[in-house]
Amino acid sequence: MTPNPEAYPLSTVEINRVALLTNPKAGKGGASKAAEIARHTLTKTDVDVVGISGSSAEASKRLAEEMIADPDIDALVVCGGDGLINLALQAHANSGTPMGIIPAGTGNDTARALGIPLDPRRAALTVIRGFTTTCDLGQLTDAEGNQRYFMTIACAGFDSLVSDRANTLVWPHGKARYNLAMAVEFSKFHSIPTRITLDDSTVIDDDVTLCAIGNTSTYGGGMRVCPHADHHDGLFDITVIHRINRRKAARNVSRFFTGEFEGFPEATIHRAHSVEIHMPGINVYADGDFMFPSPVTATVATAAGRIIVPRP
Ligand SMILES: Nc1ncnc2c1ncn2[C@@H]1O[C@H](COP(=O)(O)OP(=O)(O)OP(=O)(O)O)[C@@H](O)[C@H]1O
Repeated sequence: MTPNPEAYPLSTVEINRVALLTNPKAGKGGASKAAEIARHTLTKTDVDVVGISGSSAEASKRLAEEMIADPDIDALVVCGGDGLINLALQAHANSGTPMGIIPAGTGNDTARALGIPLDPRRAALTVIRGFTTTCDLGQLTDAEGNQRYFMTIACAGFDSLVSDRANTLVWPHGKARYNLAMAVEFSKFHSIPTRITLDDSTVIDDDVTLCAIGNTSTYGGGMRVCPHADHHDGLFDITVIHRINRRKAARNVSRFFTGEFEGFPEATIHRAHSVEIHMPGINVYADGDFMFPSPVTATVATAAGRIIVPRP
């Protein structure tokens, strides 16, 4: 969908000085190389680059806050995966400071959603051109009132059990760790008694395998779990996979990757500006990272993001 320019303003900013925040751990260590290519491309066109990298996730978050507060920085450019973008979003949301992205993670679902080139040189050229779009973000609130923004998809259920499991494994690394966690959790595949409340008062009280709240359409490196989600419409697309037989889930796993599960009686898709999930004992993840234990409320933060993207 083409965004309505009044609700989602477009603009071009002059890029003279950027902060380049790199997560050295992203993309199995490949982010440092991507950052070097981006820095070279930026400096070649006389863009002044302030290179920063935290010693931990928390330190990176603080650096992002400092750079966004600095009036001499034209854009905060993040070089890493969706997790690093999520860290930076906490300072970026509603700040008006443009965010550039050099994709260097394993999944890069934010970059895919925004049409940002996955090649670091081309992504840096996009930053130099300074064309920005505003876009929706998701905002999660837990039972204690703690809040976190997200860009792509917040999920609870089978996928968050797989992430919990992957986080307990010290071996293997990368995608293999995730695949092993998936195999372990699949052997214990079950649905969870859940209550989902939408802002139009619809209540879904059912055994649920998975609930994905999409600001954008994919997670896990292109899995189209919320196939029609649009970050320019002020609404989430919420995919609920109700109780499903393990054999049927295994037979159709490729359809969950391609988004071709519509028409399955076990799958329903809803649209809402705000949604509350109660899934007892289950953690909620977003942008690939742990956010909060359930219950959480997710609300669309309309046009709260301002991202540098290729000119359409
Ligand atoms: N120094 C650091 N700076 C930023 N993040 C860090 C740092 N050390 C560890 N992390 C953690 O690494 C997590 C994953 O990083 P990131 O998403 O950038 O890479 P990835 O996991 O390879 O990519 P993807 O999320 O696309 O799979 C972040 O969410 C963050 O919590």
